[in-house]
Order: sequence, then C-alpha cells, then structure tokens
Amino acid sequence: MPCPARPAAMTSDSEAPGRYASPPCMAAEVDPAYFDPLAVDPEQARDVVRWRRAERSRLRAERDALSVADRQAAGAAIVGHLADLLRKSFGTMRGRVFSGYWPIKGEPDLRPLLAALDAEGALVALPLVEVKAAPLVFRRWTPETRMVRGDWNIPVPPPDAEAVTPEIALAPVVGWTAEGFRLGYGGGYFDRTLATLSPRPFTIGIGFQSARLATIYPQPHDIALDAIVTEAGIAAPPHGR
Ligand SMILES: Nc1nc2c(c(=O)[nH]1)N(C=O)[C@@H](CNc1ccc(C(=O)N[C@@H](CCC(=O)O)C(=O)O)cc1)CN2
Ligand SMILES: Nc1ncnc2c1ncn2[C@@H]1O[C@H](COP(=O)(O)OP(=O)(O)OP(=O)(O)O)[C@@H](O)[C@H]1O
Repeated sequence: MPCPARPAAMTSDSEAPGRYASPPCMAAEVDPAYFDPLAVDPEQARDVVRWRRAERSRLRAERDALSVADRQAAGAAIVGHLADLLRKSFGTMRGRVFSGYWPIKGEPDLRPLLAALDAEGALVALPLVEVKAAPLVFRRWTPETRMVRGDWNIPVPPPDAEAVTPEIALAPVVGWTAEGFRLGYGGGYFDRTLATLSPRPFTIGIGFQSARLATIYPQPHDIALDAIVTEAGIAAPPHGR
C-alpha cells in the first residue's frame, strides 16, 4: 500500500523533516484524525454480505430453473467462445497449465473443452478446497483421472495427483458484472487464491448471460477477473494482458 501523505499537523517548523519517532506510514497511530481511505464502514460491509447472500440465492434459483436443453446449449456455446478467446490470447495451449472446473449445482459443463485441451497437450488441472478458508490447490486432471469426493462433495483428482500452478484459470460465477467482478458461492476461495498467486493467472469467469449484475458493490478483497465468457460471447473484454 502506498504511504499516505503526511498529515499537515505533523509538519510544523519545530520538527525538521526526517526526525520523527515513527516513519510517516505510522501516521495513523500518531494523528487520531487520520482517515484511511481503504477502510470499510463495518455497517456497510454487513449490508453487502446480506445483499450478496440474497443475490446468490436468487441467481442460483434462476439457474436451477433452466431446462437441461438450455443448459447444454449454453455450455456448448461457451466452449466455442472460450476456445476462440484462448486461441486469440495464447495461440497454442500445448504445455500451458490450464485450470478448469468440474461442474456442480447447474454450472455450465465445459468438460468437452477440458478433454480437448488435454488432447492438445495442455496440462489441465482442477481446483480443490484442501484447507477451509485458505487458497485453492490445483491438481492435474486428464480424462483418465479417477475422481474422488472432495470438500462440498465436489469430484476432485486424488491426493496423489500433481499439484500445479495455473497460467490460465477458469472461475465459475454465480453472478458477474461488466467490470469483470464475480459473485461466487460465498467462500471467498477464488479471491484468496488470486491474492496469493504471483504472477496472477489469466482468470476467465464462466457463467450464464442472465446472471449479469449492475454491481457487486466491490469490497477491498474482490479481484476483477480478466474476462467473462457467457453463452452470448465475451461479456467483459480482457484487460489488455
Ligand atoms: N465446480 C466448482 N468447483 C469449485 C468451485 C466452484 O465454484 N465451482 N470453487 C470455487 O471457489 C471451489 C469450491 N468452492 C466452495 C465454496 C464454498 C464452500 C462452502 O463450504 N460453502 C458453505 C456455505 C457457503 C454459503 O454461505 O453459501 C457450505 O456449503 O457450508 C465450499 C466450496 C473449488 N471448486
Ligand atoms: N484475500 C482474502 N483474504 C482473506 N479473506 C478473504 C479474501 N478474499 C475473500 N475473503 C473472505 O471471503 C468472504 C467471502 O467473499 P466473497 O463474498 O467475495 O465470496 P465469493 O467470491 O462469492 O466466493 P467463492 O470464491 O468461494 O466462490 C469475504 O467476506 C472475506 O471475509
């Protein structure tokens, strides 16, 4: 975080520059009037949590109500748009570590693309919750992998599958915004993961067009994705990476 400007109260003539007992970054402790522009009003933060909970359940009910045919058609359309985006942004996928997801709870099924990427020579991986409230772990997957039951009953590669770090990662969304913000299931797993990875993978949100929100009321922990792909196409453009 950048060092805030020194409050005016600390720059009197009697104190020569560079002779403070604490460095300027400790100004918040020195001057009780110091205002932290990144601090969140706890009452507002609680309202956002409540609002997100309601939006998640509304969007999930809407998604559950889609017909099997509509869901399959959307999945196939997303596979097409995503394959185009990958081709344009990365050329060949051979040798690249690509994290997908195993569909749960009405998420678009992109498994045919995962198999195609594996056949092309990409190293395909899937995300796992191995430790609660910690970053996700990514483990290698191929069409031959015998899946086991992971956290939340999500099928995952077995514990002896190689752990890898993705260069490109899909993030299934419950809701999304045109700025690339994502509403997930509420565990904060993708934000936590993206916050720890350096370089950050090129992250592509995957969801239904109807799950678009005007805003998610972004909080300091929310990290915007690089692109959002829905059955209608690339909804949020890559941020020039
Ligand atoms: N297909 C798929 N796989 C994925 C994800 C995903 O979104 N989709 N994830 C993306 O992150 C991770 C799993 N995400 C999870 C998110 C929340 C909880 C969870 O325990 N939820 C609580 C209640 C959450 C709530 O308040 O609704 C629970 O069910 O008790 C578990 C896993 C990794 N794998
Ligand atoms: N980088 C982080 N470090 C610590 N906690 C975090 C971080 N990111 C998110 N969280 C926690 O996770 C909680 C849920 O976050 P959020 O509402 O953004 O979840 P989500 O993106 O919908 O969930 P998910 O990614 O699991 O699908 C936040 O209230 C916050 O406490």
